[in-house]
Amino acid sequence: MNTLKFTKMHGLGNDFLVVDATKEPISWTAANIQAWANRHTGVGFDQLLVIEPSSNERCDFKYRIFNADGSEVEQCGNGARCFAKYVTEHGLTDKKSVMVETMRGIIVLHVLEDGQITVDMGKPHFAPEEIPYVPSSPTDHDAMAHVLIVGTDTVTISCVNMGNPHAVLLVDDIRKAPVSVLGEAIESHAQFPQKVNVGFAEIVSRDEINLRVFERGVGETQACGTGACAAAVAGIRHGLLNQNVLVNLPGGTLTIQWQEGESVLMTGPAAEVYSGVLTY
Ligand SMILES: N[C@@H](CCC[C@H](N)C(=O)O)C(=O)O
Repeated sequence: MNTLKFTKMHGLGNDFLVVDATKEPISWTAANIQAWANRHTGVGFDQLLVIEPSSNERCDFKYRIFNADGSEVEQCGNGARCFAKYVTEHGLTDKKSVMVETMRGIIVLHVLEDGQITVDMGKPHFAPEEIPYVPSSPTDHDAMAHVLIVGTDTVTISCVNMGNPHAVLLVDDIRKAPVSVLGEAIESHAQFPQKVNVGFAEIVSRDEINLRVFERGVGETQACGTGACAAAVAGIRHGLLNQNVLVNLPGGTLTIQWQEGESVLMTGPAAEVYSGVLTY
């Protein structure tokens, strides 16, 4: 019988099982993750976050992320803020700015005086092969307006890679957006060979959007940090938003800052809920 010490955390309701594997490696299977993530028979969470030592001398830690379905993924923005809170409050570092290795490059986490955390999420990428996205035709080359046939519907999507893949749809009213049906159909669409996170964004003003995200490997979540970055970047590229954007998600609000050619900065809270031990 194995035991696993964990801490339950969340960023605006996007919830996590955080595991410290800095002292000794921990092993599990995808089936273990699915069982722990189950909201009726397990702890319940959207992602498992694992803190490991980094072999990159520039980095303080390595950050690994697993979706509730057991798949390992490249990036998680809300998780990055929880990661920063965990390593600074559990004595793993005394730094207030932490460099972290992820599957897709390095991100930098800054713990602010008021307890909020700003994450330098790196630069967004747009080329189809960087998403990855398979264009519908030779003329389907505008990253902000890819044309995708989904069943009997044709939808226009903006594709942004924030370390992980995102498709963003602009909608008039997120309350009426078909997030679960269309989100699921686009998530597993054959033109996204590694699947995709799907955001439904409503422009409120040049400084504010409302957003719901159907996350790859999870379903709709209360908040998605990389989804907020992708939607803000798409809105800015469309010329609809200024460089500082409030992103209202079902679980709360994030601030996203971006200008063309630069890294995306995401600021928001992180919360610890409780700690426990799992046996498996
Ligand atoms: N909740 C996240 C994103 C987690 C990973 C995502 N589901 C994927 O598969 O890429 C966030 O806050 O960014």
